[in-house]
Amino acid sequence: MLSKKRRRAEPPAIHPRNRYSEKPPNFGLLASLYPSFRPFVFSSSRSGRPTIDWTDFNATRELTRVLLLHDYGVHWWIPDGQLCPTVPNRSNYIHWIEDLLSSELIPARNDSDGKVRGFDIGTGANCIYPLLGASLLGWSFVGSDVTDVALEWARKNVESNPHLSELIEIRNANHALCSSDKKPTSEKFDGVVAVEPTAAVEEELLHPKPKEGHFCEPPILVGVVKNGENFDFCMCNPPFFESIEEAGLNPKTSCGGTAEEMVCPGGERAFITHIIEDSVSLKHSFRWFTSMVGRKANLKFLVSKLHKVGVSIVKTTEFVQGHTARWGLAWSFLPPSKKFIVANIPTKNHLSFMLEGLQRQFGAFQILKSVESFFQSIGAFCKSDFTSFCVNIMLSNERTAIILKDGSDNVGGSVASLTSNGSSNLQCPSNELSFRVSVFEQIPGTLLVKGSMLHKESPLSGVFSSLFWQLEEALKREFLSKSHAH
Ligand SMILES: C[S@@+](CC[C@H](N)C(=O)[O-])C[C@H]1O[C@@H](n2cnc3c(N)ncnc32)[C@H](O)[C@@H]1O
Repeated sequence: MLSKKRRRAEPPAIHPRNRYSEKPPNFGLLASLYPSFRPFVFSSSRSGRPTIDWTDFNATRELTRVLLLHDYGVHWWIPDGQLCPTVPNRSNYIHWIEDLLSSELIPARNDSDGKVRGFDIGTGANCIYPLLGASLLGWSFVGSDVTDVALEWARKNVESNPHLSELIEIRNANHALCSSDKKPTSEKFDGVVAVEPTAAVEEELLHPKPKEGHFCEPPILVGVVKNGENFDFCMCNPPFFESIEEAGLNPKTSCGGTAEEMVCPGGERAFITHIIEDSVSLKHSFRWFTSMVGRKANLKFLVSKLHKVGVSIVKTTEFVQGHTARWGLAWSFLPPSKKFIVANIPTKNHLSFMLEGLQRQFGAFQILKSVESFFQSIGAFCKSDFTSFCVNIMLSNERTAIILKDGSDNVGGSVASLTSNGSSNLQCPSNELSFRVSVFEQIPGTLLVKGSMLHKESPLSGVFSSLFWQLEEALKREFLSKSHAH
């Protein structure tokens, strides 16, 4: 019998391209370089290393200021009490989006010139995501918000960085409309685009009538995104909580955060549901829609909501956020690339994904059977072990060569195929491809599927990654749509 929690999933790691992944910030060095930071730094009584008082808002704000200046060349400030971002944590979300875009799962926009354009929903006074994305990667952004203080300080933060100001536009979401069928006219002033309400909708703006069960007001994307605008992605660190009491205060840190920033009616579940509903109307305007999610139960709810509205792909990840768990949720309505080039697939020896929201009748046994038939259908030899819930998969040289060369293995009708672009890095390797797929029941309705290459140094890890991704898509299509059809 499979135990309910066989093994813990591997803890998430800081993103490998995060500037601080190998070397955390050196407080001693920063204190010596920045006199304004010096008063906040002292030696930890436990480790003896320089540290700060994480419960002191002034200290965390000054740390963010010097990190942004020292490591990103960004001038930054926020007024007392506003949400103070932790730079290493916020960078992980940016790098995850970078991975989504570079995976080319969803093809690039035709009108992009190779330039990436993002939309940061609720950019806050700190405007952290546009500042990081623009300074690190040269991305351009629209950052939206609804409070006067956020709009004023986000603009100030952009203006303090003339080298980035061309790339970032701050937009007032209150000036947009709630309903998708009313098209706003727009006007640009002071570098800020505001949408001018027509007389007919003025009444609705002043006295909005929320639709039942819908977090309608203020608008989030529909009405804020202008006609004809296209973006590579949207991102959002939503107001997570339903009340300021629920938001509470983490006694170990002081990152500030006002009720306007942390709280909205219905909490993050309602806020992200609103983004999902808007995404249905704007499905062709974004390659990827993404949001941060603060609660596992909400992630599960939102993933099932996404399958119901007919997205073409859903991706999730877990972020390292100190002691707090946070997840990333991404989806798209666009058809994933038909030609998925092996050379572009990140090569990894261990991969995993979660199947969440499964009906109770679909357990590890059924999933393992499906894994087996998925790989058998592409001519792999499979040896299943139903006591340890794993299947060993072996693809012969010949079979792997066919997959690499002709690209005809559009497995299980999956949207991605392994098509050679004729480049020299796709020669047929001499090794067989062998890997193991294991299924672990986490809690009822949630399974972890893990894949591991059996030969660590194999040149075929790109093929393995692509096949594993196709397996994920096929299982989600098969089991999650069945679950939601009931
Ligand atoms: C948790 S804060 C995130 C701030 C910043 N992005 C960060 O990561 O630190 C959420 C932000 O969403 C803003 N907000 C709330 N409703 C909004 C809406 N309908 N459209 C745009 N922003 C909104 C709040 O004012 C707040 O600044």
